[in-house]
Amino acid sequence: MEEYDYEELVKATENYSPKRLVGKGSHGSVYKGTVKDNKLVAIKKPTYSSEVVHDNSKLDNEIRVLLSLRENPHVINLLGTSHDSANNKKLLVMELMPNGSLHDLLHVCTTPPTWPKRVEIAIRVARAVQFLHEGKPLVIHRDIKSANILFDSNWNAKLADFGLAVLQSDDQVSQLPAGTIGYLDPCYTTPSKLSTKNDVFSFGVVLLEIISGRKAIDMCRTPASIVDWAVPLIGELRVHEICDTRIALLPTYMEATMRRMLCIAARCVSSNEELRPSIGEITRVIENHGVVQRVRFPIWMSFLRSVILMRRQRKLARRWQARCATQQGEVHTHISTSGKLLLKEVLAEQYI
Ligand SMILES: Nc1ncnc2c1ncn2[C@@H]1O[C@H](COP(=O)(O)OP(=O)(O)OP(=O)(O)O)[C@@H](O)[C@H]1O
Repeated sequence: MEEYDYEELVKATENYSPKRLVGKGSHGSVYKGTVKDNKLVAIKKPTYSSEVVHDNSKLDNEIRVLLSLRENPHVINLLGTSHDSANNKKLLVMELMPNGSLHDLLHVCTTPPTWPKRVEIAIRVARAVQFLHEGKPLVIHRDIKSANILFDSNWNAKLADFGLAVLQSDDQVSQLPAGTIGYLDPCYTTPSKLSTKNDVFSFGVVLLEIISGRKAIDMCRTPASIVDWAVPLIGELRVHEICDTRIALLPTYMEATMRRMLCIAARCVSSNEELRPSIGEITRVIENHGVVQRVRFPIWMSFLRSVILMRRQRKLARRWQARCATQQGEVHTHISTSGKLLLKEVLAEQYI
């Protein structure tokens, strides 16, 4: 991790120019900056409510938690920090995620993600949370939401914003419940209720959001909460009514995947914490049943397969023909029809 010169970073953002702004949260703004070796990075500047006393607590916490983590492909990478000690101002430097957030992809973009892309995003976020919950030290993120899932230049999703995260070793009594409405676990009402199950609840909300394309809270709909809307529908297995209607109808080969993902999401948002699965179980379910890509064969392979299947079908037909010839005169036509049917069935099984 690098310690950057504060003035150098201010210059890299062209003095926090609006054209360099890539995102704004409730506690800070993130700017795109060019540092040494022409490297593009994201620079996070806290919002200081007072000109005199600068509250760096959320940024300090984010730096502390990110420093305690090993590098992981599903979690935002901390590159460095900077401190203007004369004015007690701090900056955080991290990898730039140039393709925006999952929130924007689902609710702002005009081209919503495809079904396989949605499954891939769900797997990546689940792996990120699993890394936090099963790692040493154990980390509870406390602010899992679509706005904190960002895309790198290859459209790989990564979990960001560790400002509210808590380490297992922290004094948990002093941690007042925190998070974002719509994603916040309703059971998390006192510091003593802090647990990994709080993140599991928020992950469940994100999973429902990914599948339905609905916002966690949408005041224009009844019920406004995605959980209140989706859970009864999942109970009745009305999968197609939950799936995002802005894109092509859910293909048959993905129906089972979506059903399983919705069932696990319903368990994640259960009001009974005991019924919620661990992130390990969630990751296993989504990975094992997530058909990320329909298997496609190259044209030459498809042709070869057709020839082999055709030959096999002819051989089969000849054998039947020989066996039945003595019994029926009209058998030839019948066999060739059933042979074609057989071929179609085999092909259907291989490709669907
Ligand atoms: N590394 C990054 N690369 C590109 N954009 C980023 C990066 N980190 C954050 N952003 C953008 O900046 C926004 C605000 O960042 P962040 O969520 O970390 O701030 P915050 O003040 O902690 O937000 P919150 O309101 O959730 O507390 C994000 O929603 C995202 O759009």
